[in-house]
Amino acid sequence: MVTRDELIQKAIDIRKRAYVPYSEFPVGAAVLTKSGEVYEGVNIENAAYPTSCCAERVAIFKAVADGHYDFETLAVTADTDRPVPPCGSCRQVMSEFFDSDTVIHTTNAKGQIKSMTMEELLPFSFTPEDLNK
Ligand SMILES: O=c1ccn([C@H]2C[C@H](O)[C@@H](CO)O2)c(=O)[nH]1
Ligand SMILES: [Zn+2]
Repeated sequence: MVTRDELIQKAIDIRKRAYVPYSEFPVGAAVLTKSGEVYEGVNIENAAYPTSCCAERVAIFKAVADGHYDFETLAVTADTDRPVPPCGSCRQVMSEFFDSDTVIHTTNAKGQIKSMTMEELLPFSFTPEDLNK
């Protein structure tokens, strides 16, 4: 199982692959599955701007497409003044797959790390349980 710092380093390393011709704001993410695999993601933008996808969701969607639905933790990094806050869409996608006590590590190029639980990141979120299936 990779350590927190190894996962953060994978997010830092993958960030160079971001496809960001419009924002020029590269983001890297790495998610660790409960079975120990790491999936990395970068933000991928599009000339039709809203079609773009954040690094966190790319990492999670790659893992899900490979059959992983349970996650230990996620790390995300960008060159921001504070540890980069995941956007609302990514928080909602995380809440679908992460337990409320799953810890997410947000970081930046200065080496600052802010770790918080899924519940802290998106309190009172709409979850699959709310569908009463
Ligand atoms: O946590 C974040 C915040 C932003 N972005 C992307 C979306 C867009 O491509 C660019 C600027 O918002 O950064 C991410 O990938 N993750
Ligand atoms: Zn996002």
